[in-house]
Amino acid sequence: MSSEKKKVAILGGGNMGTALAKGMVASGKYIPADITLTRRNLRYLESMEKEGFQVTTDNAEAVAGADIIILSILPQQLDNVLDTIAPSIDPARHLFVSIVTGVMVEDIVQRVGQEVQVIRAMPNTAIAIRESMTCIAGSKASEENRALVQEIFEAVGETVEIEEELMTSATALCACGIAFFLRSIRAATQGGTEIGFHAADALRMAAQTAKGAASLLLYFQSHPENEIDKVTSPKGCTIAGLNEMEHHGFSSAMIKGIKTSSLKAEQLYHKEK
Ligand SMILES: NC(=O)C1=CN([C@@H]2O[C@H](COP(=O)(O)OP(=O)(O)OC[C@H]3O[C@@H](n4cnc5c(N)ncnc54)[C@H](O)[C@@H]3O)[C@@H](O)[C@H]2O)C=CC1
Ligand SMILES: O=C(O)[C@@H]1CCC=N1
Repeated sequence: MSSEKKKVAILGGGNMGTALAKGMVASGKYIPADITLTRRNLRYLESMEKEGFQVTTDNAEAVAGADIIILSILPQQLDNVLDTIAPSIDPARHLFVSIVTGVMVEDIVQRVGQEVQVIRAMPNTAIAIRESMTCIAGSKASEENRALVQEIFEAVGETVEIEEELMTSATALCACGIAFFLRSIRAATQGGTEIGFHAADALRMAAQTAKGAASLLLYFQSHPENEIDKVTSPKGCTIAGLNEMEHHGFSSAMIKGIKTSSLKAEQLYHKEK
């Protein structure tokens, strides 16, 4: 059965849970009535309810009424939620998808039962506009279930299957990465304002330029340096600016930041215990 025909419960209707639900419906493949969102305070899900999504505070009830359960709570909230829903789990029916950072498939099955199928997915906030880069890992799950999960995340962006051991690296590069690229756009905006543009204009100009740069790589499937070579005229202003940035550690700062995020992602659940 295709994932479109399945009932979905998203446990944790926060930033990612609500963005995923909206992105799924925006794809035209899913309807709000088939998606249940849970949250401890339903006041924050009122607008989702108005859009036709099912909402409840009762995680066990949401699980009982669903085929696919998407775990979208914070790592420190996971154990409590798993313990609450454990009695309602039917391993023959339920497929679990966890987007919880730093939590292994093995951590979940140890808590709810080895026979439960669990697949990890690491999307980013661009699921809201169906432009996520979602990394998926779950080699122990059946081919059918892996296809179901791929179908969901392909409705909200691009997907790639990776080994689970690379999941924290994927978190740093692709999920945290949204913030890293946004900060670099903000920095460009600040530079643009200093050299003469109103902040709002500078932001629009910088954001469209960043979008163009990323699109060049995806469209031509080329390497950044190939595209950079086309911008840097001999003795020109681009290479002067670029080298100045590198003298101040531009690439090094990004690399070190990504490594630090990856290490932190690994500790988010296990260090809490
Ligand atoms: N924000 C991001 O860019 C990304 C986050 N993630 C992961 O996704 C998960 C969710 O992240 P966010 O949505 O950003 O966090 P969030 O804090 O916005 O959402 C978590 C939601 O779970 C709710 N919640 C807490 N306990 C609950 C319970 N017992 N029952 C039902 N709901 C409960 C909270 O009220 C909150 O609304 C985290 O594990 C995070 O590491 C993964 C990829 C990207
Ligand atoms: O900052 C965090 O911990 C979460 C996980 C990936 C993006 N945001």
